[in-house]
Amino acid sequence: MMQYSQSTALSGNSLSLGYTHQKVKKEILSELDFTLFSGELTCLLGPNGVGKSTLIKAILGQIHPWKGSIQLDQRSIIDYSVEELAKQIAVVLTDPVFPGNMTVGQLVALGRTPYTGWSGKLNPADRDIVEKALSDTKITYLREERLSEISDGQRQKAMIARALAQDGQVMILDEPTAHLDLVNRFEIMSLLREIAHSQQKAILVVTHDLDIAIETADRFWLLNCGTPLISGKPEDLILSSQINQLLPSNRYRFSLTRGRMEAEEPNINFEIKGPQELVFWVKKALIKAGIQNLDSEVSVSKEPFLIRYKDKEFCTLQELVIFLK
Ligand SMILES: Nc1ncnc2c1ncn2[C@@H]1O[C@H](COP(=O)(O)OP(=O)(O)OP(=O)(O)O)[C@@H](O)[C@H]1O
Repeated sequence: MMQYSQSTALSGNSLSLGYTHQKVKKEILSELDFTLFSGELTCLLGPNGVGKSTLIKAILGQIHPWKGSIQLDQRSIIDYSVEELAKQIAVVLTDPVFPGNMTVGQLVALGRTPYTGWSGKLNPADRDIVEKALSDTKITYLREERLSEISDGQRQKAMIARALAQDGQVMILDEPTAHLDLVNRFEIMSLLREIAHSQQKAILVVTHDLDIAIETADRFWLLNCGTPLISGKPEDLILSSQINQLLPSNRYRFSLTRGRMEAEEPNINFEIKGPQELVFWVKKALIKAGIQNLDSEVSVSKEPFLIRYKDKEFCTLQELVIFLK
């Protein structure tokens, strides 16, 4: 089989991580192997409490592995000083705390702190990098705006611009789309992929947003309790059914045709006739209403939208469901 090579930004080998409280050790992740590639947007997905933030803390050098190591440029993360690491890895956390009266420009300039020290004095090269970060995230127009006076989506772009100004090869974001609407979630993730591709950065995003991640990520890392980390192209993981690792219960499954998680269908004893896309929604509404048995066929037509059951006609599914219940 043909082998393709990609440039490794960061890797973990036989990594075990955990916490110790009052001499009691609690292992969270064990024997993890992974590679984060440059030029890719990687999404880390897994159920609540599986250890995603714990893994991020280890990558940021905030907790030390119990076993194994994380390598950045062939050097263990724990051998880097805080300043050295800040030049290599930029991080955007879920709920960043910055004063609301700080302007977007000032926030992005903070990304240069690892180079300027806390004096924050920017030289012309630093200023160019800040400008480029603003322009790459398409928020130059917000430079003078205060953080308290912009939207959540704009603030998240400003946080990404700050991370970009840090100019490291790796960017890590913990749920960057958590508070955003659908359009902004899509926009932020698309922006991150664009940056990964155009600047050859390795970008790792922790997210629970499977739909958007499928649309935008180059690679998934799937983390589940007690199993090795699964890494691969989202489409490969979907086609091989490994994506179902995200669903510990067999009440849900990933629909290959619709590209999303769905509740496992109960046994139904009715037939619906009509255009496929309409039949899909009629069936969904009936199942959700707990209707599994009907003694006659339902037919549905479009233009005008009409549902027929026995000798009755209904203009909405609401009317049909009320009649059947
Ligand atoms: N500082 C800590 N001390 C002890 N245990 C901790 C600590 N931080 C996290 N844990 C435990 O480690 C486990 C994994 O937590 P972690 O926050 O890494 O999960 P997660 O996958 O990021 O979850 P979520 O999706 O809910 O953010 C949990 O059982 C949690 O209680």
